[in-house]
Amino acid sequence: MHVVSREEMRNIDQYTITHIGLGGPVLMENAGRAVYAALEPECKAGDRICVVIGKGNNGGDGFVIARMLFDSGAKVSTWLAADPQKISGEAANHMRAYCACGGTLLRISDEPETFQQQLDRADWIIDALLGTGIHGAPYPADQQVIRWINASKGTVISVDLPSGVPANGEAFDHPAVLADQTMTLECPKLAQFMQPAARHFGTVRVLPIGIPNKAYQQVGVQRELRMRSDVVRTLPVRDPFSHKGNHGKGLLIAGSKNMPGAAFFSAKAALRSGIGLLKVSVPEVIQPILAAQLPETMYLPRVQVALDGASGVGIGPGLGRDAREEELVCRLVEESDTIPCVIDADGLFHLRNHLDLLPKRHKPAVLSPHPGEMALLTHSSVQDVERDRFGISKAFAEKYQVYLVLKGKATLVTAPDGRQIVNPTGNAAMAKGGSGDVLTGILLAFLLQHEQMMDAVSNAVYVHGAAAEELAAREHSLLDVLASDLIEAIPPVLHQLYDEKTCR
Ligand SMILES: NC(=O)C1=CN([C@@H]2O[C@H](COP(=O)(O)OP(=O)(O)OC[C@H]3O[C@@H](n4cnc5c(N)ncnc54)[C@H](OP(=O)(O)O)[C@@H]3O)[C@@H](O)[C@H]2O)[C@H](O)CC1
Ligand SMILES: [K+]
Repeated sequence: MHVVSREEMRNIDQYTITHIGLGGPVLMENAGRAVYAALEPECKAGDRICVVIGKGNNGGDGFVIARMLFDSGAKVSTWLAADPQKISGEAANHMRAYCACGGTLLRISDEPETFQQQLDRADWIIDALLGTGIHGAPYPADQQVIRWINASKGTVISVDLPSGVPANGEAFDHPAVLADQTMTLECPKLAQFMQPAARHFGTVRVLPIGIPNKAYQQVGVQRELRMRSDVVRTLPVRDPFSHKGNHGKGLLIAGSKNMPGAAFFSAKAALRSGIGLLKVSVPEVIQPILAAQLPETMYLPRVQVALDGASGVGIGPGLGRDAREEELVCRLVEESDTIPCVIDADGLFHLRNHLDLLPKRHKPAVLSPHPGEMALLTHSSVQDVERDRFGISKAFAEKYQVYLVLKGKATLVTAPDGRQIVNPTGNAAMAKGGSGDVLTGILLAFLLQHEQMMDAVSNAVYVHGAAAEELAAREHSLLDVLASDLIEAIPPVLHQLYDEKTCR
């Protein structure tokens, strides 16, 4: 499923209308019908529904929804936030169709008190005020309508976008609808994955409106939401005649005297994610502790680190920020030139002034920063990173020729050629020390077992998030999940995904 910017959505729309010949009224009819079809099973007989309609095409979708509700005999009141004389194009066609079917239109500016009363009494509020077309803050009259909608008690369903939210997710401080549910048309917009916009969406349903794939290809959309079916399709199939050497010989350089746990989490996650052989390089002082906890790995004293036949390397979790490790990190990034190399946490810290090493590699490195580490790598602030997650990731991945995993609520994977994949799994239980170390281990293991690096990285991020969801769905809350729990949730997640793979 594609993820689009405002401009891309407009171009896709235009291509469909002009070159494919599916006219705007058809798309609007499809949009309104899709929302009605999703809403109808949720509504009980006698529920009061208030449709709030703006001047543009988002309002046009609202007319279709209102018409279908009216036709089905629902208790619908349809409120216009604009002068009907100023409604034009396809929206005007659908306004006329609504009226021709016998529907009544009320103007908010004529009867603001009645509008507020009806909003207050409504079980459902359909927000078709503003969509992808607004520029800047909503006009003052629309801001007032938004405040009234937000003060209402009914369930707010936003059409395409919560009104007032900028589609590209730019930071804003004006009023915007706080939806209970957003029925996004055709495909997710960037705003759904950006702060503060994302907080306005409530739960999201994406409703197809019949735009053909050709339109996306022509516009050249390079962003996708990872679907479960993509993961199931691309997970590696294990050859029944394989041996441990076929599933990757990983080397993990992690852990320090004060952070032995990080090495444990990464190593165990790699083992749980299918790696064939794993060597862990830790300072000698912590080796006995780890060896007692994790007898499945081999150990290499930190002073003797050499690739020595490894087919992939992971660098950084709990490494510490001792200046001596800087040289080690740089050396390994250079020496592992032709094999997968994952760099995280303190590995990123040591690499921050040596990023020029990255584009020289034959095999692109995988960097997995959280926004704070990304800010360090780009000499910016966390706010700068969060303001433009998509743009900053793309610029960085292309410049340094890396796979970049920018962690967050919707972790974003960017390939060296600029393709981007948004991850849909995960929850707030992961906001705890050690979670990132677990991801490093899964990444290393998956890179050694997948054919395509983008699949390996995206699947690792997906499984990591799915493990947290699995725990919260069963015996855990969002508060009590530990990194070690995440590791133990990898097996049920993989079990389920492989089950789906064999069932297909
Ligand atoms: N994606 C699809 O394929 C389809 C989407 N549809 C729906 O159409 C909207 C986008 O429609 P658009 O008309 O471009 O935009 P809006 O409905 O969001 O509103 C545009 C009107 O708003 C006015 N405007 C501009 N800035 C502001 C502002 N700051 N505050 C208030 N109003 C503003 C503007 O008029 P002006 O004359 O004042 O500039 C526009 O009239 C999309 O979201 C979908 O819901 C279609 O159904 C077809 C398929
Ligand atoms: K809307």
